[in-house]
Amino acid sequence: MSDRTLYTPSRRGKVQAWGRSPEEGTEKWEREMSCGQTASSPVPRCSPQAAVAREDSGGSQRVLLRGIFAVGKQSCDVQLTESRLVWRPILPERPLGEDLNLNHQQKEEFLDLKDMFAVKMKRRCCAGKHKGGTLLGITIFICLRKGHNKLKDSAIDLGNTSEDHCDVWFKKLKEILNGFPHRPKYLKIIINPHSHKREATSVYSEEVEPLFKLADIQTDVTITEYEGHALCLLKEFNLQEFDGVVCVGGDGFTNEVAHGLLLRAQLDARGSTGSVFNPVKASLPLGIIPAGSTNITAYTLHGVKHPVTAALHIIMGHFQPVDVCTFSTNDRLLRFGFSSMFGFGSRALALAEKNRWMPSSQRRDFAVLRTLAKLKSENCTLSFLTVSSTPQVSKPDKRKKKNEQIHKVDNSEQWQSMKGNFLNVSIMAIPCLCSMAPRGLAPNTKLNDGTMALIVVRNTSHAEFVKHLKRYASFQNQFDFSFVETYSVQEVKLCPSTNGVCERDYEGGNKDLQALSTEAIFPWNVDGDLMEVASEVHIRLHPQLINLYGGIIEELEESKIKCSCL
Ligand SMILES: Nc1ncnc2c1ncn2[C@@H]1O[C@H](COP(=O)(O)OP(=O)(O)OP(=O)(O)O)[C@@H](O)[C@H]1O
Repeated sequence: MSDRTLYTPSRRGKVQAWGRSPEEGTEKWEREMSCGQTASSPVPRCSPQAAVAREDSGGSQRVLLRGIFAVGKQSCDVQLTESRLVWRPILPERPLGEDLNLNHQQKEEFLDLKDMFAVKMKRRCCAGKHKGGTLLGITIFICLRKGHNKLKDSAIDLGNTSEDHCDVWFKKLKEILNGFPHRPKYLKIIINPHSHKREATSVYSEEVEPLFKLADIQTDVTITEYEGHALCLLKEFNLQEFDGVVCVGGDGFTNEVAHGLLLRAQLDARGSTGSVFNPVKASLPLGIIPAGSTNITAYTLHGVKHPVTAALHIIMGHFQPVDVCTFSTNDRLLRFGFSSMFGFGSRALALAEKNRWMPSSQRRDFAVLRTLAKLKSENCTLSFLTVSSTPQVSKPDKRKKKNEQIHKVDNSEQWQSMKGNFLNVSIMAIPCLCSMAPRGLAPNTKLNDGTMALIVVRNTSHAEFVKHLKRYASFQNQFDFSFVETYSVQEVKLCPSTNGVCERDYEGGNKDLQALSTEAIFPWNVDGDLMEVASEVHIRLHPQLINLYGGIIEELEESKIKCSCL
């Protein structure tokens, strides 16, 4: 309809748009009202009998309620249909001969009810009283897009001082709100108070909790006391009464919570965590509030590191199934995770962990620079099951050594293997977006496309490797190097060699085998968390194993943040 416009708070100055903290906003709003500063202009009254369901003459939408409210400074004819709230200013009748076109300038505005996440009765705050106060109308809280993947909360006031009238509207709006499927009512919140600069607790209490309260979401909050606390909790806690779990922290903590949820699902389904198996899906969706020094999983889900956006996705019940990997060794499950790196990425993490006393950003830069300075390749054997049998090699590498050639192994046609020296091997089930890699560390996979990206960086010069790393921040193809190969895979087995011997290949005596497993422990970077394993690691993809709160994100622009240390 040409004369209808979607409500946006920026276009309508008065219609209240709240600031950072809605809770703070409520208090302020009540205080302002008690001083009589923002009272709506003439507040019309309307009897509840006027509120009847009837067919909208202008469209097919059934009108559920119709009444008069003050919106901004104008009295408006407001209609509630099954999917929208529509309002049009009521204009005084003009004497004949006056410009009739003026009427057309008063456009109808609307908001989609699917964007609404809370409704409250608005009352004038009385000094000393916490409850009650003169009724001013109804406030509807909505979730709006705020450019580049960000969401923000906003509010619209419908002014009317009739208790009966507002009560009818309030109940109907509440009924509509309660009818949205997937919106959580009760959440288990787990906070890592040590994330980044120890701000996870304040991020939750200042930016997230007020929104959950506004949306009438009940919460049960645990602030972890030690590493592994979240895992213990998730293994034993009665999760049945919850609609979802929310973790507040960085990537390492997200991994611990996702792992805990998935482990719990296996325990519930079969009484053990099992070995290599077909895992069952996590029973509850997981929300991730970014508050860590690295927030790649949250960034990949939301396209931005913004706790309010993450909270609003949870409130609105936006979630999607996401692929997960299992990491196992000798048929024993090590953990669940979304992404992993072996080589440069894991060595840098291991060095950063050794220097935990440093502030987190310095620690990361220091570790990257030191690992680059001592750049070293890993000799290992890689076997992988490709999705299509054709490898997506970026360019044929004429310098490839004989023992690095791809050749088919095992009985299956699709299993391939390569042996050689690799600077880094990434195995990622999700694209792993971050501010420094806006297209992702693995743009060749999606959140739930049933494939993992295997990115193999062969041995090359220091300068060429840095060039490859720098490409992640740009829109140039970071894989367009002769020493980089990418594959879409479903399984990977990576066996590091010690003195050229891979444990899997070893057929010697026990003594040497013992030496092999005790002396050489290899670091893995699993979702930013350090995992140390001596033997072959088997990584399998499990499509859509967990639901994560988050929306469909827009493509990001080229990174403006360059890595400070490269
Ligand atoms: N109360 C706690 N005390 C110490 N460590 C904890 C606690 N709760 C969780 N952890 C662990 O802290 C690790 C890092 O947490 P998280 O990922 O939230 O922070 P980060 O700032 O992104 O990471 P990092 O400190 O590694 O840079 C996780 O492995 C998590 O298991």
